Amino acid sequence: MAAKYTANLPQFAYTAQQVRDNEASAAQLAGLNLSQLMVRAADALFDLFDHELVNAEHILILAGKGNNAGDAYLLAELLHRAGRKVTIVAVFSPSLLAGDALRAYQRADAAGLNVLSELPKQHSFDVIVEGVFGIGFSGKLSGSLKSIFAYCNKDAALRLSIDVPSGIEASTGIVADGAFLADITLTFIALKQGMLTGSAKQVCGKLLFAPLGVAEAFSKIVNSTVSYVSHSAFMAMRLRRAHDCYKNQCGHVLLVGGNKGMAGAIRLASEACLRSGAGLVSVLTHTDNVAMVQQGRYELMVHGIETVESSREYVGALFAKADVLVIGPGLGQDNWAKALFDKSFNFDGIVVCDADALNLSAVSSLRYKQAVMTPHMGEARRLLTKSNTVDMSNRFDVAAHLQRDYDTTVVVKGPGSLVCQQTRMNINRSGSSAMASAGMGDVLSGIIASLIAQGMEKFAATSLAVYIHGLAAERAAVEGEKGLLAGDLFKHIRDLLG
Ligand SMILES: NC(=O)C1=CN([C@@H]2O[C@H](COP(=O)(O)OP(=O)(O)OC[C@H]3O[C@@H](n4cnc5c(N)ncnc54)[C@H](OP(=O)(O)O)[C@@H]3O)[C@@H](O)[C@H]2O)[C@@H](O)CC1
Ligand SMILES: [K+]
Repeated sequence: MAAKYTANLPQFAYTAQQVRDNEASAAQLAGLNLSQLMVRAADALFDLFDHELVNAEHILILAGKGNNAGDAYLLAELLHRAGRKVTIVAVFSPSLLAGDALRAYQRADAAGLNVLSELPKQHSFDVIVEGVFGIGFSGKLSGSLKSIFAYCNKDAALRLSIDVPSGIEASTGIVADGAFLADITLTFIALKQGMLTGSAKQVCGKLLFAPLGVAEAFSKIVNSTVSYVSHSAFMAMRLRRAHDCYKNQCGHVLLVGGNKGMAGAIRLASEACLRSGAGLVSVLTHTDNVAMVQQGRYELMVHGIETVESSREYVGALFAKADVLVIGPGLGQDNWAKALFDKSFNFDGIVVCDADALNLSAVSSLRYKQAVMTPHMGEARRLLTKSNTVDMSNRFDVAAHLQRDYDTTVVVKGPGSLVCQQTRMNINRSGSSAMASAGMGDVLSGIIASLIAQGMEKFAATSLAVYIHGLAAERAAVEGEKGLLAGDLFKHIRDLLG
């Protein structure tokens, strides 16, 4: 029989509030009620044990005080009846339970399960199931919960979270200190946006999805503002190139950067442009770097300038030929850099603003007409110094504020994930390795520019870029390249673009 859960995640994600507000109507539309949903949630969890945790003999279940605990108590009963050894610990008094959760506790009690109020002293567990908090969690964890979770996090047992690992705020992705670190999270009905990004993604471990028979109804009645780029969506979006196409039809990217002693970043970004399909790639760099950037990549058209003042017309002519401008990799912030940065506002097309161009933007009143900004969280913080109300641990908010303040498409980079604001995308197939190495960001800005130059819409360009980047990192990780170098991504880009 088909499993009641899947590793194929849906393409849309929601806030906890959207789930809370609409699950009853979605259930009704699907001919179910909320009590039945809880039974289905427990069934899906049990199914996971039946399929993938067959050998788990002794199972510890932690239960909280809301409906997440209801799922946990129902699962405990199912496992117990199936002959597994279950130890269940109520980390909050069962007297706090109400409604379906209370009824679930009563069923577990009636089935003969002894509900403990603290962790047993002597034990060895194969699996620890955490049903303490789900979408209802916000704020901090108490000291006692932190010590329970710390204990679990050190245990050799496999850790399974119900719906959302306790400590993650499902809408924002903010992770409370001392959170339960899941190996597997089985989430229900709809993806919650916070679980797909930043540190929260790591805390969730392997994310599985159980629709409970209402996911379709839910997605029909609730509009998502966050999409998650799946493999099939990517394949449908990727570029198709005609057999008889010519380099002039495939976009011309100009990259500006590479100050004295900083040739690497601009070289990585420009090579990424070539490898992701731009027909023509020009580089404007410091005179000292021309040979270094050109070496081994003869397709690049590399131009060196000593100062902008002495090369004003030359720079203007390069700008006039390009479809897309990338500014920032290795740019620096000295006078050479500032003059090029100021000049970039004359460019008549989309600007991909990265690295030091972001730092210069943070202290400039100039604004691009059309741009994609690709900050990591440090750069984002500098860009947002005037908006001091932004919670920097909420990556969605950071991206949304940047988009509003700078009127650009924003791709927030960082270990674990990429969030793209304008279309509110959350893209990460790659785990924490995605943006963890030097040079990754340069590759990303090159890919984005290249795809825009080839005529992709902004949405497609950015989603493809971050997807390729993430997938390439994932592949490299699978292939066992522990210290992933940005250059390692190159060999994957061409395959993906086919
Ligand atoms: N509804 C349905 O049909 C279905 C729901 N399902 C399941 O229900 C889950 C949602 O249930 P839920 O809404 O009861 O929230 P849940 O996360 O269990 O706990 C909330 C409790 O935690 C408390 N609390 C919060 N933060 C805290 C903190 N920092 N420190 C201490 N306490 C804190 C909070 O207290 P309060 O904020 O109210 O004071 C409240 O008492 C969902 O994730 C899924 O697993 C499935 O069965 C499918 C069908
Ligand atoms: K949980």
